[in-house]
Amino acid sequence: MEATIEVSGLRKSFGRTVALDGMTFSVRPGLVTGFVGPNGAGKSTTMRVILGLNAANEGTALISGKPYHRLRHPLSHVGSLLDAAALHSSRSARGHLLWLAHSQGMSARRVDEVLELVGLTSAARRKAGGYSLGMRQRLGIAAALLGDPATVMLDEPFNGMDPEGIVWIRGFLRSLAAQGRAVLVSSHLMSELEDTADHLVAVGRGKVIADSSVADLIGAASGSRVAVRTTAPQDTMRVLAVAGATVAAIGRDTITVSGLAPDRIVTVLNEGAVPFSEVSAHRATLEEAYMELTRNAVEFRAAMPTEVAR
Ligand SMILES: Nc1ncnc2c1ncn2[C@@H]1O[C@H](COP(=O)(O)OP(=O)(O)OP(=O)(O)O)[C@@H](O)[C@H]1O
Repeated sequence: MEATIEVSGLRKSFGRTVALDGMTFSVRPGLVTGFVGPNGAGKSTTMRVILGLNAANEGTALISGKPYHRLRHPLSHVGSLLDAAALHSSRSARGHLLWLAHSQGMSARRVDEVLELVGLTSAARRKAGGYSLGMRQRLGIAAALLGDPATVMLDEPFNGMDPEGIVWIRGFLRSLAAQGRAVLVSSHLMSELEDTADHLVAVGRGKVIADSSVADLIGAASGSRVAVRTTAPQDTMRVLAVAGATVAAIGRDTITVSGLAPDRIVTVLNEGAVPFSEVSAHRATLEEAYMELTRNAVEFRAAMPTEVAR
């Protein structure tokens, strides 16, 4: 059976708070799909509904074509990390995983395999209560992988990770997708998903506002802009603007230019005796692409965290 998640028309309210308002998207195998949006947009609630932890008022959520409660061996279909803090702090990491594994009829050998996969072997016998948040995230990911699931769903796994952990998790997510798994990862920081996500589902106020490949998003946000690196940004902007270009400073020494071809830019800078070290096609960051995407979505921008007791 193919690894997929299909969410269709989900609606969910908590009292008067509308958490999901027609959430619809799908997650395909072999790709890392970033699930992004501001606090309170409905990412965690969607994941909880997919896992059958919250009942939707309307709509369907299917994993490999079935609702969670109809999967025969759920952990071999879907592994999830929703809350890295949810563990017995007095148990060792290995003890925690053994307890989970035994309750699902899985072997101690699998526990040691997943500990190795997430780089926790040497810390496996320490009490999980003494783990840093980054180590807890790794332990949560190990637990998610116990059943060797076709679909992996992680809620903000970058939280609390140090730079080395972030680099590790990026590579790890990519390798899970390369093995053909469907990977859904929520985040509210685009920078975390840079060079990791293939596809982006952006949500605001309980519904999808964009569902697109990252390559298309970055392509659209990059446009036909050219990046110029220079030690003289003011002079560069002045001479290019006089030549008819639209210019914007995007860093201390980088300017983006539209309206002039790269060879013309070089000519203009040379004629103006303005120093530059690079003229190249501008590639927008995922953050820029996201801002571009959400610029017109007034409703999305207005989405703010709602203070409601969980
Ligand atoms: N158990 C609950 N009881 C009441 N309201 C809830 C509950 N769970 C979620 N909500 C509300 O539903 C909305 C969506 O919350 P959700 O946690 O799904 O958003 P999120 O996108 O995951 O946010 P974050 O990025 O902060 O984790 C919010 O307004 C939230 O306060």
